Amino acid sequence: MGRHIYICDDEAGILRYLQKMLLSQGYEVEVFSSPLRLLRHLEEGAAEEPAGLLLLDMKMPELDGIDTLRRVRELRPQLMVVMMTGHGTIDSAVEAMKLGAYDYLSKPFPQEKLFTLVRHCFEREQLIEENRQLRSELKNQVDPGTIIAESPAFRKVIDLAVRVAATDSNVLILGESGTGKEVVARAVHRASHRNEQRFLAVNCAALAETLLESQLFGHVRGAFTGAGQNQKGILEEAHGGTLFLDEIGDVSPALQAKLLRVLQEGEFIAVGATRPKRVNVRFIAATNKDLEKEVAAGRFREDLFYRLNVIGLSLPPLRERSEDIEPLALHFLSKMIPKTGSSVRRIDAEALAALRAYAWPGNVRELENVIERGTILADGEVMTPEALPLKLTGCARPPVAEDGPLPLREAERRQIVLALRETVWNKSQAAILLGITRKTLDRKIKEFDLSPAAAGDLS
Ligand SMILES: Nc1ncnc2c1ncn2[C@@H]1O[C@H](COP(=O)(O)OP(=O)(O)OP(=O)(O)O)[C@@H](O)[C@H]1O
Repeated sequence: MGRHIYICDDEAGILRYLQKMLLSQGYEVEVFSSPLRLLRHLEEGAAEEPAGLLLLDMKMPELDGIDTLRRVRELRPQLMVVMMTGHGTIDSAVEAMKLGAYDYLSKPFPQEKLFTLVRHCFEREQLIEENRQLRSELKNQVDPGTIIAESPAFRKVIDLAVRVAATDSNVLILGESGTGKEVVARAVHRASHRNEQRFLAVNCAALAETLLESQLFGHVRGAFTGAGQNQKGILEEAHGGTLFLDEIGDVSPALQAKLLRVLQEGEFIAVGATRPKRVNVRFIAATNKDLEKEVAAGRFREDLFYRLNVIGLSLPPLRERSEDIEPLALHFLSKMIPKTGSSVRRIDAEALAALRAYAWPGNVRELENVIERGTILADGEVMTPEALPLKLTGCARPPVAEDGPLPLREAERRQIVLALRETVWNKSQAAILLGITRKTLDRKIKEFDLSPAAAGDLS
């Protein structure tokens, strides 16, 4: 923080005195006996000079303190100004304050008063600066509700989610692990009339059956060992809002029956209680299981399935919406920067190509983890393929199944053909898959006499 003080006064004695006082306190001091020289200095000075503080005399023969102040405010609006009024006219002090002076000192002033005022000025400047930094940090933070949906496939899902939000019907979200089911559930809640109320989420697979029941429905005192007092369940907490039941496919048959009652009647019974309670909750359930198959196999109640599946949303896996990969990666990068304090600012073209070429079995969550790891491992401002896991940059695809070992040269030829076929002859991407440079790949293509027409030929 700048501790720079300009003093402008036509009386040489005062200038010397103030300079000595303030230097003794560790401030950097510059003195001007003429306001015109001060203005010239400010005019010529670089804008990046420390803002600091100006102690400005009110009465000077060359230019009046008020006129000097006006010019100073134009030249350096961030410079704090304290007026020194020798002749005690309160009117001009008030006028100076209106023009933006921070305070004034009536001459003669005791040394302590000067020190206190100067200290306050710098403390205030520091607070303003801290505030400014906080605001800009907040601005840079990514809104946690941001949903990236560039691909037509995912956009369709989001459009539908927003449209169904208004209906208040229960929603069932299907999709592989990490595809964004909770993100979509939150989007439905935000777009619904319940958005002023709570959105609560329960992972039904994370808890043992009895614990899940008591978490959902609550319990009364003495319901089981350790139940020292009545405890409200999540269902009651979510009253008026939305309850997201993640991994619904893992709920036991007994609990399925109890959930069905809530969905049908809006009623539930806390563990150990006798009288039912009523709630008004919208349910959004999600699973990565094939729930229809679970119904057919008798593991999931058909009536509960239909109650939940009033509206079904099916989230495509990330490998089927490659247009989302790059924007998601950049989104996660900007989210990670404040979190990890990383200096990475961009992802280079080669690393982006590797991200696009990968199959993402763990979907968006895996991509998020890869970017977080990358921001920690990357050196400098650019994330290169070296900061990505080997499975992305090495030969990621499984080798062709064979009965016995192949001669090495033939195995090499086949892997190259496989990579070229998989990437539809995008040589840069194929080189990434193979973990070799583009130049080496060109050489190998010549060597093996490969051409797009033969790319499908693995024999
Ligand atoms: N379209 C998206 N835009 C921005 N972030 C996303 C998007 N999809 C997923 N994410 C982020 O990816 C991570 C995984 O998403 P989410 O938890 O919603 O997946 P899920 O399908 O519910 O996973 P699981 O099946 O394991 O419960 C979260 O951190 C989420 O914020």
